[in-house]
Amino acid sequence: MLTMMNLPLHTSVRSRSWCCYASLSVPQPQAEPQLLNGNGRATDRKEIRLGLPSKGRMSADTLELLKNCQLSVKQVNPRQYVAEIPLLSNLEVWFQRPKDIVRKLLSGDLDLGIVGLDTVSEHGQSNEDLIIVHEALEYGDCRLSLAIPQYGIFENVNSLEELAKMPQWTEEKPLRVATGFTYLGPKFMKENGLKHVTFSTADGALEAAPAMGIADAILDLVSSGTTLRENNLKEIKGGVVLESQAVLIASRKSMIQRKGVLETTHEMLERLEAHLRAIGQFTVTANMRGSSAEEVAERILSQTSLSGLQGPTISPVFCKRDGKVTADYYAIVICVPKKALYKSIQQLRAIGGSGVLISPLTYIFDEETPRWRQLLSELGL
Ligand SMILES: Nc1ncnc2c1ncn2[C@@H]1O[C@H](COP(=O)(O)OP(=O)(O)OP(=O)(O)O)[C@@H](O)[C@H]1O
Ligand SMILES: O=P(O)(O)OC[C@H]1O[C@H](OP(=O)(O)OP(=O)(O)O)[C@H](O)[C@@H]1O
Ligand SMILES: [Mg+2]
Repeated sequence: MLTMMNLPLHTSVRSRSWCCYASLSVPQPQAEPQLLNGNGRATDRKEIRLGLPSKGRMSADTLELLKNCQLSVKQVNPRQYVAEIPLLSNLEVWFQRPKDIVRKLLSGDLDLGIVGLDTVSEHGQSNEDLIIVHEALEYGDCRLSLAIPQYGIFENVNSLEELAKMPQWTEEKPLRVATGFTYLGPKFMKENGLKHVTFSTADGALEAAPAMGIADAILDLVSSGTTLRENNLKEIKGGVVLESQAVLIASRKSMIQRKGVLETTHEMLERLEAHLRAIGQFTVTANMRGSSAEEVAERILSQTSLSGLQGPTISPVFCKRDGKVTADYYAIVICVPKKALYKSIQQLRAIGGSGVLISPLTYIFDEETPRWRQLLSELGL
């Protein structure tokens, strides 16, 4: 059952416009409608539930990331909204729209989720129960940005400050903003002192609103900026509300109260961090003649691109010569970032390296995941 939020503002269903005439200040951001799931109580379940984006640009990248962490999702049929991660036995995967993942984390119907930070901010509304476990999964990059026409009265307006100072915006004729972010929008305008603002919303293609005469500006997600340019719109200095990328989020209540959620969160966090740290890193192994491991190490560390993560691993290569086992060669292993790869090969050869083998890294596990300690302290554990 959906209980509509009790809007303290005039709402006309016909135009789906949400008009507020803010005389003294932009109206208080409205709480997300209290959606009641089923009978309004989180079901008494044993399984741990992970919400993943069901379609669109976030879905494929999310599944790819999990696969690279050996957490492949086994989905029988793309239209089936429940799946599993064989490696995590007690976990169910539920495919949902990003905004519904946030809503179901708040209602207790999901324990963990992967969505964009913009969705967490807009639909989570700083709710204490939502914890960002990993804030930078390195995909889904975009920014929530205010944009105005490049032409007309806005031609020489290039900053939020200049927009705010325009004499056109009055109580009778406020600045009209079209956005899908009806919580973050008013909050941003209020925080930046824009008083005479009214918001309208639509489900998409917001960039058409100014040209249609429906709005003066839009507040929407921007990645490449193509859609803005193609619709003669421009971003303005100080107009970025937030930078967004995919994040791993969890319900505080679930991690504290539901058996196994904290452990599962820990394993996912370990894998995600170690994988993300390994992206773009290669292990380089080579053979080198030398009189001792220290002498070989001296030669390697004299090169700029051969220091590795901590330093080279050097192991003696034993062979039998004239009936005696000796170590004339040394095998070296170093970790090299992609951008320094070719240079490192050249430098290895220059100091006598041969048989240089390169392999991409899957994980780099540090002593401990830096975010894990932070999560435990956030949970008061
Ligand atoms: N250029 C972009 N436009 C929209 N979303 C983007 C963009 N780049 C990255 N994203 C991320 O993708 C998410 C939206 O994903 P997607 O469009 O698949 O979901 P959705 O449920 O269809 O969202 P919506 O219905 O609001 O469009 C955004 O919340 C954001 O985190
Ligand atoms: O900066 P760009 O790379 O051009 O991307 C930005 C556009 O992408 C999203 O729209 P989407 O494609 O989701 O369509 P919609 O607006 O109909 O939701 C967003 O709402 C912008 O319109
Ligand atoms: Mg759009």
